[in-house]
Amino acid sequence: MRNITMTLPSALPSMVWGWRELLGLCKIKVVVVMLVCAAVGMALATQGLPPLTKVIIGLAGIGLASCGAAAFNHVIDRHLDAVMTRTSRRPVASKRLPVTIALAWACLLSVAGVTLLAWQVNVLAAALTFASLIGYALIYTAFLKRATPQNIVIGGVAGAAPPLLGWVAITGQVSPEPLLLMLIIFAWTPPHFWALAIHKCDDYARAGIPMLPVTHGLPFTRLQIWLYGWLTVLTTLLPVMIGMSGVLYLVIVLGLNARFMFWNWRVWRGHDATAPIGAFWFSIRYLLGVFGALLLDHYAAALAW
Ligand code: HEM
Ligand SMILES: CC(C)=CCC/C(C)=C/CC/C(C)=C/COP(=O)(O)OP(=O)(O)O
Repeated sequence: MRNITMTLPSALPSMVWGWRELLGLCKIKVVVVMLVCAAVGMALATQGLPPLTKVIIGLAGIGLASCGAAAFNHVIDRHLDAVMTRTSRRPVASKRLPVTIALAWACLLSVAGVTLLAWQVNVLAAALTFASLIGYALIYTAFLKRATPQNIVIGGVAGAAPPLLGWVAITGQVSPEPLLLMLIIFAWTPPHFWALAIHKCDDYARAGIPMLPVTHGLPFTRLQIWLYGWLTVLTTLLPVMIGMSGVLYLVIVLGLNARFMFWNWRVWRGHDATAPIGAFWFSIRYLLGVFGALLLDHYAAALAW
């Protein structure tokens, strides 16, 4: 007993430190935004409020699996991450955390997430979440990222899945509406990522990763951001066109789209070296804004009834 009271306080800092390293593998901020998109998918799947237990367990399952996918990415990319300034301080890349522990953590999170969904939500939601996990952790990270500048376009399918996963968690089936929400994130991914890739182009070149600005140059990448930006704007209008969202959503997204395209235009013009990183950070607020507007419009319409 005396031993425990003496050793526990001294062991506490290293236990907290260990948890911080494990949480550092989870890309928590990215996963939180993904969960917001999944929650909007859940809300839009029903007229009223979706069942709270399904929402909580569904988000827990999708969140755990996404964190697991992110942890696999840290393990598989550790050598590339070590070369890039943005990522060199990551737990596995900097060798603060052993690969075996990170791998065990990635497996634990992934199995827990997918099992929870299969057991408490439904098998289709679990299967689609598992497919997204494989899509990001294996297909994107291990193959596409090293193979082609279209890596993030193809890999973007996995990142875009959360609204579909949320919808399926509630309804148990795939429908056109969540596929359309997925399309918004799919079109948004290139402007989101290539803006950062321009800002960190030297990093990617040093690591030998064939990101678009490295393989095709900055002017071509800036043009692609501008074009995919317009594609994103078009996809955000689709919910109104099919009658899923109304005027409130339209007004909000028109404002968001104007600002989004202003940033993309600044990137496309190429006169301002700070435009790409500004556009990257705005892209995140933009996506949250679009999904927030979908939610607001959905419940405003329900209240009006
Ligand atoms: C294949 C698709 C995607 C690629 C290649 C990509 C790439 C990136 C990269 C490289 C970063 C910087 C991360 C860092 O410095 O730690 C980042 C940040 C971020 N991404 Fe993405 N992303 C993708 C999809 C998504 C999706 C689908 C979402 C949300 C729905 C998202 C939300 C975010 C957020 C919130 C951040 C900021 C994280 C922070 O503040 O640390 N991304 N993304
Ligand atoms: C189940 C499910 C929905 C899975 C998706 C999981 C997930 C966390 C996707 C994140 C997308 C992302 C941040 C990609 C960047 O990877 P990168 O390797 O290009 O970026 P990095 O250099 O910052 O690691």
